[in-house]
Amino acid sequence: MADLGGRITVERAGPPVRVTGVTTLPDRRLLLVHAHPDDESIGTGATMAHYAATGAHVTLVTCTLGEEGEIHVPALAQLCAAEADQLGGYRIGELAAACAALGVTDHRFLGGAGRYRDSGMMGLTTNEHPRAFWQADLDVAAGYLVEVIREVRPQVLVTYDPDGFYGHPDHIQAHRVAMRAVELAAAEGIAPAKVYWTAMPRSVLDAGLETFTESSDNPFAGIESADELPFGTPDAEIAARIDGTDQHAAKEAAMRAHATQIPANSWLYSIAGNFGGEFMGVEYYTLAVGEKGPGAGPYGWEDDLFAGIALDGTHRSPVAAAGLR
Ligand SMILES: CC(=O)N[C@H]1[C@@H](O[C@@H]2[C@H](O)[C@H](O)[C@@H](O)[C@H](O)[C@H]2O)O[C@H](CO)[C@@H](O)[C@@H]1O
Ligand SMILES: [Zn+2]
Repeated sequence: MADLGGRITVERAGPPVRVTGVTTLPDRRLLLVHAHPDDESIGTGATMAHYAATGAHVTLVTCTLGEEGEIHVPALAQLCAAEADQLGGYRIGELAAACAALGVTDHRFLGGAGRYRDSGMMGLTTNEHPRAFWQADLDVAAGYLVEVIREVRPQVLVTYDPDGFYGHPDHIQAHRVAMRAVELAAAEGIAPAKVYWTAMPRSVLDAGLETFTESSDNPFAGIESADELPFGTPDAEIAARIDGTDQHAAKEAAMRAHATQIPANSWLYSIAGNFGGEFMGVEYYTLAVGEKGPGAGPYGWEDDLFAGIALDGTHRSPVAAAGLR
């Protein structure tokens, strides 16, 4: 690496990237890997807003543009994949608005915007699209993520469990790509110290089901037990409970930015209205890699994803010339 008066040329595998400077990143750096625009807000919005608001550097990598999504805004219905096929581009704007609501300024698409296409729900023919994320070469896709890890040097990475939380192919692939990238980064000695998977404790699901049975728009109608849901983790296997209740309004604003995906009258908002911060503002994780830090309660749940990590100070990160990321 040559420092030519602030302009640095970084040589590494592949074409050299012209770096125009160096930026200094805070001592806490969190990287989240999500499949579609909307997952970041629905699953980890309060966590992202909490860490952004408390001075950590939050980097979001989204693997697809969400081209195959539904459209809950009638005026935009013709953007769908079967007609104008412009939903992916439109969701870039929704995602930018959601990141602004969360206070997150570092967002990238894996391999660049449009590199990988939304695969659609499991078993659909869209899974076979040549650019479908479900068809991605694991090492190529993981290589894009390692580039972000090299630049940002996150101590904590968040993604989904092996089932992608609820079985969507892009979520399963995001898990596989993220975990492969952690392996490749470890070979370079730059792997995150801790890797968490998003989770929902069984006790929270049980409490939610009980509440829903009394509400008119029960989204879980006919479901008697949390065991019937395609997600849920025994409380004893949860490692962290992140309380971002002070950020629940930011999370709701970010979700509302994804208007094509989350209807304005969604049950998510009605339960938030009933429960406020506790529902919208608390998010849970299992720990897949690394040592659990100090915690509390019957299962020793951490209240900080950086718990137990010896922070190594700020990180001087090469800034790629515009458009080279
Ligand atoms: C939260 C999430 O992962 N959303 C994905 C998901 O959306 C589902 C899909 O539209 C399905 O047809 C609906 O019945 C379901 O309610 C939605 O959650 O899959 C989409 C297509 O891959 C994706 O664009 C969306 O972000
Ligand atoms: Zn998703």
